[in-house]
Amino acid sequence: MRIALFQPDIAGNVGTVIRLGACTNVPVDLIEPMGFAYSDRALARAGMDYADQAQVTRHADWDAFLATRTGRLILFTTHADTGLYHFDFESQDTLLFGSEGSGAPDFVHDRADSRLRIPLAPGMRSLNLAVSAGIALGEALRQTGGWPA
Ligand SMILES: C[S@@+](CC[C@H](N)C(=O)[O-])C[C@H]1O[C@@H](n2cnc3c(N)ncnc32)[C@H](O)[C@@H]1O
Repeated sequence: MRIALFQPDIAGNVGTVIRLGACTNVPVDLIEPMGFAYSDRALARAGMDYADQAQVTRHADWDAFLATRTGRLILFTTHADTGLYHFDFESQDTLLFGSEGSGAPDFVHDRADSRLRIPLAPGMRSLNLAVSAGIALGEALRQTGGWPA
């Protein structure tokens, strides 16, 4: 299992996801450009000292990310028909998330092997990026037996 963030805008969200990856032993891919400098204090604050134990790979762009990939690419998007709880995850899957402001563009939707949505209460538009990553990863690890012992 891996987590990938497509062009994230907010350092605090990325730091939170890096901490999530460190705590669950799941590598994190960051697809640039990002909306902040990697040295941003908010990134360090949210990632805390967990960043040292995280497996983070920065990719210069979408094509550079694709060149390194193995396994299925599972995009989390509000523009999906299949719900998170109606999908069978595999341990080699990469869980991909769009940016805070604009989500994922059409070419990312088109390239994904599957597109999933996390069910929300009526009238609600979307979750915070890091919250959605936590919910999705929790279900994917539960299904695949990937949680740390
Ligand atoms: C704040 S949301 C982006 C909102 C953006 N305006 C849009 O319409 O996609 C940031 C990312 O979190 C993930 N996300 C948030 N809520 C989600 C949901 N209910 N289902 C699936 N993914 C979600 C998606 O990857 C999304 O690109």
